[in-house]
Amino acid sequence: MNLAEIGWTPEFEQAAQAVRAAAPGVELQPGRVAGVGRNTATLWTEGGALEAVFAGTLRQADVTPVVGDWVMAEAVPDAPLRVHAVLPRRTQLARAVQAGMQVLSANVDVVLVMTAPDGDIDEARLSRYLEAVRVGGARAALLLNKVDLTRKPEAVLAQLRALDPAVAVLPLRATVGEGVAEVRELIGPGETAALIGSSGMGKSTLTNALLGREVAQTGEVGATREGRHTTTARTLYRLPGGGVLVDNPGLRDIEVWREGEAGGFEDIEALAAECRFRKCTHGNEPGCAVQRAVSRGQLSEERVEAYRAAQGFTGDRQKPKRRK
Ligand SMILES: Nc1nc2c(ncn2[C@@H]2O[C@H](COP(=O)(O)OP(=O)(O)OP(=O)(O)O)[C@@H](O)[C@H]2O)c(=O)[nH]1
Ligand SMILES: [Zn+2]
Repeated sequence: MNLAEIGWTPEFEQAAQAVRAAAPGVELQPGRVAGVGRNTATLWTEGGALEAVFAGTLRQADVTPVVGDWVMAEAVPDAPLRVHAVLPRRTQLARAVQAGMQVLSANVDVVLVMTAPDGDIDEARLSRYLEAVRVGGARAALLLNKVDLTRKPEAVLAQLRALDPAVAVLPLRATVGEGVAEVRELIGPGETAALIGSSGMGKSTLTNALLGREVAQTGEVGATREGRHTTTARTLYRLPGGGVLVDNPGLRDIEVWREGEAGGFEDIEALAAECRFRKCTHGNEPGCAVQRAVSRGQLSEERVEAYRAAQGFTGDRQKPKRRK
C-alpha cells in the first residue's frame, strides 16, 4: 500500500522519527488503524493489511488507538504486529460520554454532514455536528441528499448555507449518482473523509456510490431488520483514485462532543501552561510551548488552529494549508 494515498504526511514521518529515536533497537513501522477490536487492530501498512495487538507501553501511555490513527508497530515473527505508539492526531471526531470524551475516529480531513429534505431539516442538530467537526480540527461540508424529494431545493440549500457561510453546501441525489462527482472533489488526494448524519439520510447509498461497489447495506424498503447492517464497527475504505472514507464514524444520533467547560483541548491547555507569556495566543510569540510541540511533531497544526479559533485568537498566524 502506498502510505501517502492513505493519508501519510511529512508531519507523520517527523513524528515517526521521534518515536523511533525514543525506542532504539526496536524496528518500528507505521500503520493506519483500519479497524479496532479489544486490544487488537487491523493496520494498513506498506506490506498490506496486517493484524496487530496493543503493547503494554500503549496501555501505560493511556491512549487507545481508534480508527484512522497512525501507529508505530513492531513486527514479531509468526505473530501479529505489536503497536507501541499512537502518532499525534491531526484531527479527531469525538463524542461526549459519561466519563467526558471518547475519540471515535482520527485524522479525518473532511467531514461530510448529510441531511435530506424529507421531514424537517434539524438546524440545531446540524449546527452541533458542524461545531463538533470544527472543534476536532477537520473541515466540514453539508450535503443535501434526496433533492428529488423537495420542490424547492434552492430554498433548502439557502437555509443550509445560512448555518455557516464558510461551509460548502452541495445538493445530491445519491440513488442516481447526481452530485457524487462534486462530493468526490471535496476529498483531496490522500485525504480522509467521514460521513455523518441521522439514520436514513442516504449515507450508505453515497458510500456505495463513492466506492463504486456495494459495501454498505442500504435501508431499501423490504430489507428485513435482521438483514440490516446494525454493527457499530468503524472501518476505513480506500477510495478509487486515492483517499480514504471512514464508514460509520459513530456520530449518527449521538451526543457530539463540543467545547464546554472541559474544552476537549486538555492536551493543548496543559502545554499552554508552559508558554513564556501568560497571555500567549500561541501564534508567533517567543517561548510558546504549544508551537514548540507543533514543530516537534507532537501536536497537529489543525488542532491548534481549532483551539485558537475556539479561544477567539485569530490573525498573526496562517491557517493550516490544505494538503495538495
Ligand atoms: N428519493 C431518494 N431516496 C434516496 C436518495 N438517497 C438514498 N435514498 C433512500 O433513502 C433510504 C435510506 O438510505 P441509506 O443509504 O440506507 O441511509 P443511511 O443514512 O445509510 O441510513 P442508516 O444506515 O440507517 O444510517 C434508502 O431507501 C435509499 O434508497 C436520494 O437521493 N433520493
Ligand atoms: Zn503559547
